[in-house]
Amino acid sequence: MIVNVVTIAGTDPSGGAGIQADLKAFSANGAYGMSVITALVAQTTTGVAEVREVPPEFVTAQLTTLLDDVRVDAVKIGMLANAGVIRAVVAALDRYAPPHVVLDPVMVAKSGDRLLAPEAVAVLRDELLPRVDLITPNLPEAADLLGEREIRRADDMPAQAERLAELGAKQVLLKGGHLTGESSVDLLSGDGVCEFLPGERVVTNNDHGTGCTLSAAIAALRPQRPDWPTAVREAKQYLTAALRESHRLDVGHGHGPVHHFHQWW
Ligand SMILES: Nc1ncnc2c1ncn2[C@@H]1O[C@H](COP(=O)(O)OP(=O)(O)OP(=O)(O)O)[C@@H](O)[C@H]1O
Ligand SMILES: Cc1ncc(COP(=O)(O)O)c(N)n1
Repeated sequence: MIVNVVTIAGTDPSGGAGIQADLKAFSANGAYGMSVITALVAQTTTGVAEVREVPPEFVTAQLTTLLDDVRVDAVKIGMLANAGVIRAVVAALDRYAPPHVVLDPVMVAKSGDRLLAPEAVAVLRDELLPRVDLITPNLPEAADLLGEREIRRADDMPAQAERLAELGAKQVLLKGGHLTGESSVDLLSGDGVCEFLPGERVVTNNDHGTGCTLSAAIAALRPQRPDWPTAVREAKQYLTAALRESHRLDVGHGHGPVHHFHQWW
């Protein structure tokens, strides 16, 4: 049976990040994809022009309509925009208790534009984070959640993942894409095990939506694999392959998208 996976996130008309990237990653990783939209974002490879946030009541309406009808095997949460939307998602998680919830705590786009209101960071940390199974912050997001300075060395990642776990996250995937070096290393920590996930650093300008793609691939794979480490390792391999294939695309003038190709799996 094909697994059903839903993304709760914002949009990207250029198809590189957000809902559009998530749905492609779901399909490419063997899942049936569905979506609940939290914000309409006028953005492309060069940046964000405008954001229209969906009213929290309508996020609730999308979630309840969907979850009353469809069996959901995993959830990926991305851009949430504000505290009202976060609380609408928290209420739905409490009511329906879906399995395998992955939170990509999206705060700022690659272009530097804010996608989460600064005052909503505490709500995300205190109310949503303890209710999810895996969080996937990049290094600036991890620092923001902990109220710390951003770390700059892979050696500091295990201790930081430990501090994130203390906030209530069951599994932490700390993404090291913002470090420099030949490898783009991430760290998975949970269930008393801490594992560095090395990955070839692909030289490309097509790196828009890498975090969205990774968390969506993890959500698609988790119900199809025996545990989190297996799903996360495979999703990282998928992302590296999608980055490697991104040179085949000609989309926009800024940070282009990765290529979600179905032959991979
Ligand atoms: N050039 C690259 N080559 C290979 N892997 C990369 C590269 N850049 C980022 N990654 C990987 O992409 C994933 C996302 O990492 P990153 O730390 O950039 O997250 P992010 O900032 O949330 O991404 P984004 O905001 O672009 O969606 C990680 O697995 C990271 O290791
Ligand atoms: C709707 C949405 N969600 C997430 C991102 C982050 O992706 P990136 O950091 O690559 O801009 C984005 N730009 N838009």
